[in-house]
Amino acid sequence: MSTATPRPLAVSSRGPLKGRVTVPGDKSISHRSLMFSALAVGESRIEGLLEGEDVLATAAAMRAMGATITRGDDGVWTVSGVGVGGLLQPEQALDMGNSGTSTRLLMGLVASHPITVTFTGDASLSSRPMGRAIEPLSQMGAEITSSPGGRLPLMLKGISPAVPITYTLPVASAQVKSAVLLAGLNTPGITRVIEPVPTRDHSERMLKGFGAELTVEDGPEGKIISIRGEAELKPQHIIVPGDPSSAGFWMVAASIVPGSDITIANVCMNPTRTGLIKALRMMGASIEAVDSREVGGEPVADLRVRHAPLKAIEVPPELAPSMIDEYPILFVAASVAEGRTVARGAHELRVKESDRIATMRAALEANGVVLEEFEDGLAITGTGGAPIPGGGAAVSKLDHRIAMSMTVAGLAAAAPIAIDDVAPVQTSYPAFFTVLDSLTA
Ligand SMILES: O=C(O)C1=C[C@@H](OP(=O)(O)O)[C@@H](O)[C@H](O)C1
Ligand SMILES: C=C(OP(=O)(O)O)C(=O)O
Repeated sequence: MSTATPRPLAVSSRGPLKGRVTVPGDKSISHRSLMFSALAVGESRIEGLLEGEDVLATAAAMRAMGATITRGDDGVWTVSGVGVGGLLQPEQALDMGNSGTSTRLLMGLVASHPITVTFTGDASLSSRPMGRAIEPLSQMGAEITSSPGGRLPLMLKGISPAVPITYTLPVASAQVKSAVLLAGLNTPGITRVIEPVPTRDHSERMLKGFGAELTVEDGPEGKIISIRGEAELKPQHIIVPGDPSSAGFWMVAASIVPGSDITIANVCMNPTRTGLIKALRMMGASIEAVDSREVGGEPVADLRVRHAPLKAIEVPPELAPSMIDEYPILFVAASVAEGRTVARGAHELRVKESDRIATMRAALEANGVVLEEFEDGLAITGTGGAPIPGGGAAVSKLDHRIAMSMTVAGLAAAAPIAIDDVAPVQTSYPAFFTVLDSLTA
């Protein structure tokens, strides 16, 4: 898993992007599809599942805990669930690879089952903070022994029955919210999460779809999400919409490479995920949503994106949760905009697969981009439409979004950008380079 041999790549400009692309299934929804199906009683079918390493890590973990998960030749996945409360003790440690979402959500599931699980991960994941999930799950009764600083490897001894809690999220994190709600699935009574700042709501939408008793109300401190355990989940037929985070690379590539005109089909337009589109439109990008529709309980559209001159903006900090994974590619857009773009209030970027503020700063700076680093973001002075100089190195630090963002930067650079390792794209977008070739053919 994701300890692949490094794959260096030098990326040069290739001319305009043209044509139509369908992005792979949304990663957040794919993880949840497998987890919730594995907890339903009966057989679920999943179409459009993202077959990237992160999601495959979730599939392997759910199998190790008793679910039967198979992929048909038609690409449709079938999952026979064990029922809420039915997770089995895995025989070995669960290797979560590079995936924070798998780790934190599964910690939640295990917390209210009477099993003990060791979680491990790659070097990137092993440096990420798990304390944010450890804290509420310990309050619910789980016993957790982590490596120093609340890191992996970590051993979690679940408890049944667990204790229902009301937990106010100290950090805007859909993963922590979901971990508590998932622990609540097998906890008798009402488990509540109070969310002062809204984050992606796929867990809430999907758990309701699976038949859980889950309510969302507005309270004085923010959204109050309540789930009643012990829940019974009914198998579903899920159609996973396209991943807006993966679509973001093509949105920016087409916006910054002159002459580009592409359509990105089937993009999830859930308002908790569309921050990048809002920010790019503020910058003057030409992004037109066509054929807006609903697929599997999520709004979806095709996006036509044409090259347009971009202007610097102050990125509204309140957009951060709805574009948290898109800052690296937004920084690339800012590098060719006219003026100084300031993106702050994004401190969470420091604890992703890499420190995405420092990693992008180093990679862009090495390629001639003028920028300033803050504790919670970057200010970037763009070229005003001219190519960025390029000719430098970019270190991807086991971070798929850095590898893809710097590839897009290379498309708008005067001299090639030498990326040390693009193998991490396998975690979320295995077909990324094939699609790039087709759009620039
Ligand atoms: O819940 C999810 O599926 C995710 C939540 C976000 O993480 P945080 O909850 O840590 O912000 C995001 O960065 C990650 O890619 C996926
Ligand atoms: C942060 C990300 O994922 P995760 O937290 O699941 O590793 C991401 O995909 O950008």
